[in-house]
Amino acid sequence: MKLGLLGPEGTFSEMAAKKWKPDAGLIFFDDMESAVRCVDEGICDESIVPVENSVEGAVGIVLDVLLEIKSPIIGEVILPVKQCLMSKGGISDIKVIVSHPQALGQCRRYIREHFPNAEVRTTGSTAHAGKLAQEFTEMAAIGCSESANRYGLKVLKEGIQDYQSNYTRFFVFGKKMHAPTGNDKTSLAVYLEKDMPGALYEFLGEFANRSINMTRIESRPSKKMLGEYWFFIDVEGHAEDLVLQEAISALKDKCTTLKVLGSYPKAETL
Ligand SMILES: O=C(O)C(=O)C[C@]1(C(=O)O)C=C[C@@H](O)C=C1
Repeated sequence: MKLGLLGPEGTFSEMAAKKWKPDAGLIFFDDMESAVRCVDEGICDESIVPVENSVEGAVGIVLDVLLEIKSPIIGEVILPVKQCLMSKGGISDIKVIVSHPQALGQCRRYIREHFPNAEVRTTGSTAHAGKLAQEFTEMAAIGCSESANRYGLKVLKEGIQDYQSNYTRFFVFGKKMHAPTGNDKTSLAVYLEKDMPGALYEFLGEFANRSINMTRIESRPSKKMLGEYWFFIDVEGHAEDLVLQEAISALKDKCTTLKVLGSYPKAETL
């Protein structure tokens, strides 16, 4: 079983992959987009990518590429994220701090308060930052402690994220829809072209009227014009459940495009 993810070794995505399938053969990609597309492209059987963080919010690139792929979401993994400051040198040597933008965003206040004069640079992943920091004593990386071990860095400080409760949710993509389990979620992408009063209200009413619990709503620009959006909606239930089937067919009349992104078992609650 080949499982695609963001690399190199030592990313939080790797921790999530091990939680999902400890024995899978991991295929590391340099960027998130390739990791999202790898199942569609026949390179991997499954892939796992971060989709939202409890502090920094959505991973925009994943939402955008989701609209273009055929592989359904077959699972979700929720990972507690503890950010570490790591370097070859000591705290007083640090002149440059590197990490993935999501990780830097999770530690914004810590960096400003403790390293107001440091140069902050982004990398493709937290592990990429760790790999880079191997080369320079004055560079510190932010990422997970596993990547410090992997790249021979010292963990100078653990748990530097601004909010101690920091979780990242990952989507798993696979080749075919997951069968209903009785404890599922369904993710939908909806494009409401008509900019008219109450359009979204009416739309969401189809869930409310059927007592379908919505667990998340997110918007992304349509990229066609300012003020037009795709909505990403997660609800409880499986797309094969009768009540959700009814809601989806009612919704199709109310929007321009509706894509069922997948139904999958809910992750364990934390
Ligand atoms: O760079 C990594 O380690 C990743 O797996 C990516 C990622 C993300 O983009 O959200 C995953 C979890 C953390 O929130 C920070 C970074």
